[in-house]
Amino acid sequence: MAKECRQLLALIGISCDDSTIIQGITCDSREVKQDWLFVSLQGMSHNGDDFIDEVREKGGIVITSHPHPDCYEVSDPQAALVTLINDYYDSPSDKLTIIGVTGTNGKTSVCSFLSQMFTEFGQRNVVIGTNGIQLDGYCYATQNTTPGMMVCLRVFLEAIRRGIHTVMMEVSSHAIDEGRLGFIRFDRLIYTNITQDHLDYHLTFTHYQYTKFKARLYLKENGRILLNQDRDELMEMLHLRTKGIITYGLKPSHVQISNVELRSSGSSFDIGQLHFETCLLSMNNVYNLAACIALFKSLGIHSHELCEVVSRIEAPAGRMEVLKLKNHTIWIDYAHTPDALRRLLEFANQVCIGRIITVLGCGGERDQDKRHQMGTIASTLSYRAIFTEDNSRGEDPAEIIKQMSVNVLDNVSVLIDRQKAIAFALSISMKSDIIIIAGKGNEQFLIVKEVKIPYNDKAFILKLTEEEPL
Ligand SMILES: CC(=O)N[C@H]1[C@@H](OP(=O)(O)OP(=O)(O)OC[C@H]2O[C@@H](n3ccc(=O)[nH]c3=O)[C@H](O)[C@@H]2O)O[C@H](CO)[C@@H](O)[C@@H]1O[C@H](C)C(=O)N[C@@H](C)C(=O)N[C@H](CCC(=O)O)C(=O)O
Ligand SMILES: Nc1ncnc2c1ncn2[C@@H]1O[C@H](COP(=O)(O)OP(=O)(O)OP(=O)(O)O)[C@@H](O)[C@H]1O
Repeated sequence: MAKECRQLLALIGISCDDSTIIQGITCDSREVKQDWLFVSLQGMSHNGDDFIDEVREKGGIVITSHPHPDCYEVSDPQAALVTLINDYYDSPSDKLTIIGVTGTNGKTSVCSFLSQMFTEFGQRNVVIGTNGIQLDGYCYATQNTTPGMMVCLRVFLEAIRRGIHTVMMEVSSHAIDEGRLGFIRFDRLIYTNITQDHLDYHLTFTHYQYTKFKARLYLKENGRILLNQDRDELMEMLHLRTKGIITYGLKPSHVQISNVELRSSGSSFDIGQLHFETCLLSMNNVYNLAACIALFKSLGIHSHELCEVVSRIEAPAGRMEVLKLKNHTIWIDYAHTPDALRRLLEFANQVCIGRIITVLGCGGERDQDKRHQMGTIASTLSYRAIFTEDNSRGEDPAEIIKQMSVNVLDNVSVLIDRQKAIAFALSISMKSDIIIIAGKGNEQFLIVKEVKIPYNDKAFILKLTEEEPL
């Protein structure tokens, strides 16, 4: 229904007699067209006010928090934007089942598992996350794990237009902190874990943890939180919110995991009377699957079909991905936090009959405190650790490796060039060994200085060995 400017502005406490029919609403000047409303927001690196002239030249109408000629003024532009979006676009969150997945590790895996499960149950769905936006077989790259509000809005509207009702989205702490969630309201919010990461941004773990907890404020009225009962750091949520929480875990939980068996070729476990078999590896993935099963149960789907559906779930690329070649077993995993790396290597030690050879780097211009921890973990839990580059950005990779090496054993080799490091790992490994290539997962690039050089660990290995996976 056509909406006049004066009707919309009345909703945010501005009275005017402008009867222009508004054609769209945005906080991004690049989207503005004739007769669009532009709400100017202050960001981390840009100020929306810097684009006022551009917006006005395109025929847009500006709302800002500072006095500006020919602009409307509000005290809280972010709140105003949410009100306007919900009115103009008819509360898009209400027309969708939106599942947020947050935590330090496991977001991409859980979203991928849920998406595969919904698809098996015949429900088309959208995934928004680190691997981009996946919608009806198309994948659109995004800059962020949790994109800005306008990108999410356009995705939601497109999903509604196509008759898709389910959205899974990864929720980063940055997005919560910067108010990027805006108008989004979740039906379910899954917390996988909170461990050290992003201290470059949050400075303290407590700030990081409580920022993650703030996502609860974006739940719909009857929304539910699902959390891993075995993670102590998540238990404080039980004090912040007392209703609508569903727990899963080995400890007494609403969705109780038991009889877990972890093998190098897959895992099995029980939940209640149901027995699950999966080709996915490690306890992490048992927890991730339990989160998905808890979610389906919370939506009223309890059936035995869940067992069959779970048995067909595949690992997303680069997340505990097993690459079996004639003479080598390689695990490619996105572990890039101390917790994820420790769990990965402990599991490898549990199931490997040979030696563990680990190739690892740490990202530049990101949480520096992770480096010595990850270096020590890799050295302690591997037969040989090979330290190498990983998205060094503006930093010197040799300096990053030096920081990784402060407390390591004498089983560490350094080969800055990632391809040489992987080639070395292959050259020293035997059939019974597991080579673990950690940190980059399925990334398709290596960031050196400002440049994104096309590169992928798996593609490089297949090219080097001239083999097809078995
Ligand atoms: C420091 C930081 O987090 N920055 C993010 C933030 O940028 P910002 O606040 O500076 O916003 P901005 O894009 O500069 O613009 C401010 C305002 O001006 C408007 N604008 C901007 C440009 C323009 O031409 N016209 C215009 O109107 C914008 O629409 C906005 O309303 O909001 C933008 C989207 O809304 C993000 O793309 C951007 O992410 C940058 C690129 C980034 O690297 N962020 C990282 C730290 C991040 O967010 N990472 C997490 C995941 C981390 C993980 O789990 O590994 C993520 O969710 O990706
Ligand atoms: N439930 C879990 N608990 C702890 N570690 C996990 C869990 N699930 C996955 N991991 C580890 O974390 C790594 C990253 O997994 P995934 O990409 O699913 O997480 P993410 O939260 O999406 O990370 P990012 O936001 O950085 O992309 C995996 O490769 C694995 O090593």
